[in-house]
Amino acid sequence: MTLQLDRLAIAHHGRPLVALDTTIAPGEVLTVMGPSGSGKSTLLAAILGTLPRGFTLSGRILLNGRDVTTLPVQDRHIGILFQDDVLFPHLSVGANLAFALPPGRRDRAARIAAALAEAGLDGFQSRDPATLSGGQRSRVALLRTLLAEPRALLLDEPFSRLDLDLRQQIRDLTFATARARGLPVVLVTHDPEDARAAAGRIVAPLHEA
Ligand SMILES: Nc1ncnc2c1ncn2[C@@H]1O[C@H](COP(=O)(O)OP(=O)(O)OP(=O)(O)O)[C@@H](O)[C@H]1O
Repeated sequence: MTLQLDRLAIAHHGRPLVALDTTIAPGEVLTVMGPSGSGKSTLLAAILGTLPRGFTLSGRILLNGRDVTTLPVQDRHIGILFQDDVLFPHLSVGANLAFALPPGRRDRAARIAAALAEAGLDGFQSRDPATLSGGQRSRVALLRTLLAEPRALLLDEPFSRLDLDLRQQIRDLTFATARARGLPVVLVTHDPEDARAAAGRIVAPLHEA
């Protein structure tokens, strides 16, 4: 999959906030850095299809050549991970993951079991989220996003609450999975170490060519 931002420009009440014209290749991570309020989350919202009122968008967003600019969020099939991704506390890990899968699929249980095993969480289906460590919770959140089979992955500082070791682990797992699946990734971060690990281009939201 490729994600193309074709002369994408976003303004907030007339003030230019985002300007990007770039293509993100399969497995590539584009890192977006910039001061607080500079439009990083706004850029992700635009790609995802959840841009709030008051923002105007011009240009196009294409996934594998298909224009998705005006599609509703549920039809874009783009995955996102946030800093504070929460699991439903009253549901088991397995039930949390089941939310990502289309209903009625007969192989749901098998797919959940395989995904958990692959992430080093073999047999965690019936666990209560409250009993998981921070790293295990992050893995489940990542799995939940990936089980929906997104066509691109957006990361809004998802590693920033984790301590150093864990941060590195989850970050490596996320980038490796994106590479293995050929998913284009847009990473928003304040952390130069995240940017270094992403090993790709770094842009500001307002990137005047
Ligand atoms: N839902 C909203 N309604 C109105 N204004 C908003 C909304 N979301 C963001 N903004 C405004 O848009 C501008 C860009 O915000 P955005 O959250 O994209 O910045 P950011 O670079 O992600 O900041 P941070 O690093 O602090 O998360 C800010 O001026 C912000 O106040």
